[in-house]
Amino acid sequence: MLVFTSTEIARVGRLSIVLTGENDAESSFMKFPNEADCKSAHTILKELTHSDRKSVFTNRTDKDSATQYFQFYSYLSQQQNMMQDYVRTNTYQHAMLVNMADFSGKVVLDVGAGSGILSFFAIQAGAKKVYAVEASNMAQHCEALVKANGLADKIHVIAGKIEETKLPEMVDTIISEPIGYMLFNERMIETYLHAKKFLKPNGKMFPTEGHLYVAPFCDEALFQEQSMKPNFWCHTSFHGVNLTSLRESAFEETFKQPIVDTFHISSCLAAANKYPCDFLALNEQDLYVIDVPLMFTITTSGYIHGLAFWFDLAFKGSSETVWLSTSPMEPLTHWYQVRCLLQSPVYVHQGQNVSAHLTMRANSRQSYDVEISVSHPGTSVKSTNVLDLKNPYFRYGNQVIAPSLQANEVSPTEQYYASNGYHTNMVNTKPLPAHEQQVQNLANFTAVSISGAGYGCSQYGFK
Ligand SMILES: C[S@@+](CC[C@H](N)C(=O)[O-])C[C@H]1O[C@@H](n2cnc3c(N)ncnc32)[C@H](O)[C@@H]1O
Repeated sequence: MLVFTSTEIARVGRLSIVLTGENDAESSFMKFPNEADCKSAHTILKELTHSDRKSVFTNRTDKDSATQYFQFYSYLSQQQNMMQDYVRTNTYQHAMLVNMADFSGKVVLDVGAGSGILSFFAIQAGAKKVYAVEASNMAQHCEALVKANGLADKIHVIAGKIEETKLPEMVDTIISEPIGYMLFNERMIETYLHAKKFLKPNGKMFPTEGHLYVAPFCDEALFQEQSMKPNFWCHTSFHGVNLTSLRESAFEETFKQPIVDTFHISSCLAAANKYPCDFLALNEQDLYVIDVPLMFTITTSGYIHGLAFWFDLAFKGSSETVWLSTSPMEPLTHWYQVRCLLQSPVYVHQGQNVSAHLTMRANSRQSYDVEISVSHPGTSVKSTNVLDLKNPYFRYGNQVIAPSLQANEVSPTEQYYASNGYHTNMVNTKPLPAHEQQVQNLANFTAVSISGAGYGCSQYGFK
């Protein structure tokens, strides 16, 4: 005989189910005349309780954050911003087209399809069918685009969140672009990992891995700029009002902001550490707390003002591995790079080993609280900071290009890449020295932005 727990009964409390039982303890259970009735009631109850239950996404996300997030992605202009990041879009397309074996005749799931651009690429690579799941109102535009391109029989647009969607079949390959600043902002990688419940055994994921890079950097100008900003609150008579009591809070607020811009690799005082994430192996819960112990061997003496971050994505197909890099040595993408300042700089000497730590704690605002620390070598002194990745400072466009490396000088990070046999195959052609390339990229950006079609970052801190 099947029994119901009092929790299940409570969930369907709005139905007037008559409970039998002489006393309170017995009243926790329903009794049925026969097993068939009992089973069908059980099925109905299960469905009711499931429809009442909140999804993984809803449970982990503040309601206002989700509303704002999906509104942001419902604008064609925002989809356009991402589509016009040539490095991003071209690398995704290339990764699929050179790995046709993973698409030809296959069933594909596009997680967070947006405009549907990746679904179109999957069809170009030979996919038999694509389920394009999109939670924002962009799903309507995606459907219209699919129809206008005569692909309604192959691309099935499903409006809804992956966490709340049912698919009629399991899929061979999952594609997605779930990446935010510092790789993890937006917490959409969790959605991507959640989608593995639809993936057949030995199925493919594009991208397959994400590698977060961390390096200590020296940038006196940036540190001074941020330190000076709150000085506005030192006014003792601003229109007759004394603002000084808020100076400390303003200082704290400024230093809580990760800085999104680009910088020259020569400002890094040591080779970067790599934190690899294998999307085939990880579960969404693994990203609730990301804990990364770090160790740097200092290659250039100077002050560490903070930690710099960038990431690479690997598309490990059956035929080729394709890399998408957001390194400061590669052409700029709309993810730029991110730097987190320490509250006080730490002086280090060439050859010293410096330990540091990064802890990213997921929050309900689809972002992370970022804790960093760098230990002062030879003492017990630590410099630390806690930053709010949801509220970054978009500084690109303001930056001063660092002096170039001397002729034949190899930067620490270039040494790291070389010693690890690292190659990016889409963006690794270097016709210009790195510093000139950087200048050129910035020039391109400005030109595109002026035309109104450039990459933008919203005030909300999404893409
Ligand atoms: C970074 S955009 C990528 C859009 C498109 N795939 C592309 O590459 O241009 C991420 C998209 O995923 C959608 N999204 C985010 N979380 C989602 C979820 N839980 N379920 C379904 N779609 C989601 C967003 O609305 C957004 O359109």
